[in-house]
Amino acid sequence: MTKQAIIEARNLCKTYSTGSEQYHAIRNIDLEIYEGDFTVIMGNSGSGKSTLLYMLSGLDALTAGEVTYRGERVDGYSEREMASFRASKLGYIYQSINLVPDLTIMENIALPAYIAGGEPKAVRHKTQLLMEAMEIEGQRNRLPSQTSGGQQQRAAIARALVNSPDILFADEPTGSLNYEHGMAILDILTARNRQGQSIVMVTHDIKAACRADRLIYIRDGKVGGILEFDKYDEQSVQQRESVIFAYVTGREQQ
Ligand SMILES: Nc1ncnc2c1ncn2[C@@H]1O[C@H](COP(=O)(O)OP(=O)(O)OP(=O)(O)O)[C@@H](O)[C@H]1O
Repeated sequence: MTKQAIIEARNLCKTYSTGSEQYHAIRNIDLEIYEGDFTVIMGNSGSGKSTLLYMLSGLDALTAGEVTYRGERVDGYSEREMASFRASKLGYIYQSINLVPDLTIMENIALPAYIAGGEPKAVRHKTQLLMEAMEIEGQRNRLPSQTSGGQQQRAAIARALVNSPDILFADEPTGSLNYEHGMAILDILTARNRQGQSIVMVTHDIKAACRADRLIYIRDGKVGGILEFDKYDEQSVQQRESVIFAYVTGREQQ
């Protein structure tokens, strides 16, 4: 079956200017993100992973290049158009969980749906289903500070899913969690992906990268290589881990 590209990036460039110095963080990247894929972006610290994710997801302006979303150019959107595009089509999970401290877990999850103009009854229903799916129903009336890191990250995933995004972007979503909570989050993301959710995740962790169907390796602001896996190939985690490890090590030595 031919995969459909949701996002196409052409000649992406990002240059940061600090005083008189310029730093070319992303250099002429061309790539596609495919519908239904669990895409992972890997690379060394400072290679440009987060910058690329932010450019693909409309959170950061391009210095040059084009981004099309289902064939429509979005890089020229005004701030207002971009905000509405992001709210209706994209979901975000960050390393720092960023829940609103004064709102309960339930209110945090529902917030983007209300901002998008959701009807209260429908929002309550969607929020309820997501809390059940993320197994945080019991935490609904607690403030984030009264819950564990893993529960907070599950609430953040529920919040990212509340508007049924076409693509879920995740920047090191397990970075602030212990091993057990991190694996639980990856299991949730994998399960969602199996149900059809497209995911783009930045990670430096090979265990997390094992969840990828498609691994985009970034080196010095360029695509250093792409590795593809069959989602339904029951290759053991250790096997996949050693394939990725060998690939990444090989790319760094080239
Ligand atoms: N606002 C900024 N101003 C100047 N330079 C920046 C800025 N943001 C990022 N950079 C630089 O751009 C490069 C890419 O940064 P980026 O955060 O995308 O890397 P990364 O691969 O995600 O790194 P890490 O794995 O350490 O999070 C780095 O060298 C970084 O120092």
